[in-house]
Amino acid sequence: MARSLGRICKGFQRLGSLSSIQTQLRQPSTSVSVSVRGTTLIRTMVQALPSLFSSKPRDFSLPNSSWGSEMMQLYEHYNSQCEVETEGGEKQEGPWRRLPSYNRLLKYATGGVYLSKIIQSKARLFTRNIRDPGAAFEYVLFVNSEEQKCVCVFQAGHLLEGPPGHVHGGAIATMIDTVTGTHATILSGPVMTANLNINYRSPIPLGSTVLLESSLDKKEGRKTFISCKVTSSDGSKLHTETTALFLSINFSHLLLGE
Ligand SMILES: CCCCC/C=C\C/C=C\C/C=C\C/C=C\CCCC(=O)SCCNC(=O)CCNC(=O)[C@H](O)C(C)(C)COP(=O)(O)OP(=O)(O)OC[C@H]1O[C@@H](n2cnc3c(N)ncnc32)[C@H](O)[C@@H]1OP(=O)(O)O
Repeated sequence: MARSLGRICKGFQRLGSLSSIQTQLRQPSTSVSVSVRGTTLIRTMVQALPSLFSSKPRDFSLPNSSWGSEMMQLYEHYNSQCEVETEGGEKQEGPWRRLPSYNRLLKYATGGVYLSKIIQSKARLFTRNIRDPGAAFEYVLFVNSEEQKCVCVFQAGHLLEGPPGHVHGGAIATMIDTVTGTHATILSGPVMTANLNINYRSPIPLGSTVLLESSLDKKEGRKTFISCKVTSSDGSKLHTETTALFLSINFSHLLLGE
């Protein structure tokens, strides 16, 4: 058992290295035009993301009937920049990529189906475990590899109440951790949150749509420093400001406690 877990862990570690992801998962039709090496790796990894997953899991980052007009407008705004048309009418990649989102990364990653059966088969991603559409966390992330930025459009449902009529601070922290954690993973491979420093500036009305924008501050060895701000959907009101520190980890530490 321990040996087979170890083998699976090694596979995940290989999966976690950017160069390995680039080699294993690049799709034959992928063309990468960016010349900076680091940017190329990140771009290729994001392009390859959908192929990390098996055929038909539900992708929660796609619109559903609960999404309001603000959520849809912002989704369309970024989604339309994922593919752009040249003057000659040809389609090519744009600056943004939509990240697919599943209720268990482990289960749908290559080889992970075995692991997900051994380790807590009922486990689900915290933000994707409420079935009622619109009741809790509705969100979609987009990544801009050249600018090393992520944005998340987030519609906060009625089950996330904290102060009456407003979103719970823990739910806001959850979304910030999700966005900055995903961003750090894209930039640095497997990481864990070591520090989240959150300043709550103004409350978020329940049911509203807000924008989370995350950017890389710096990388130092195993440390990835990210900043994130949460604003109203038109950017006019600042709700939350955050700095976050992520530390790179070996995936096996998480699974075997080695
Ligand atoms: C597999 C990849 C596939 C690719 C996927 C692609 C796309 C990504 C898609 C999805 C991503 C998935 C999910 C994203 C969603 C959510 C993200 C949630 C993330 C979390 O929700 S995660 C849970 C909460 N998180 C914890 O549960 C951590 C508990 N904790 C620990 O597990 C350890 O604590 C650890 C590992 C953090 C460090 O432990 P360690 O032993 O490795 O390192 P150590 O302590 O030696 O520190 C080394 C240097 O960091 C400095 N340092 C350490 N901690 C610091 C702190 N707090 N503040 C300031 N500096 C700090 C030291 O001072 C030293 O600095 P120096 O080297 O300069 O002396």
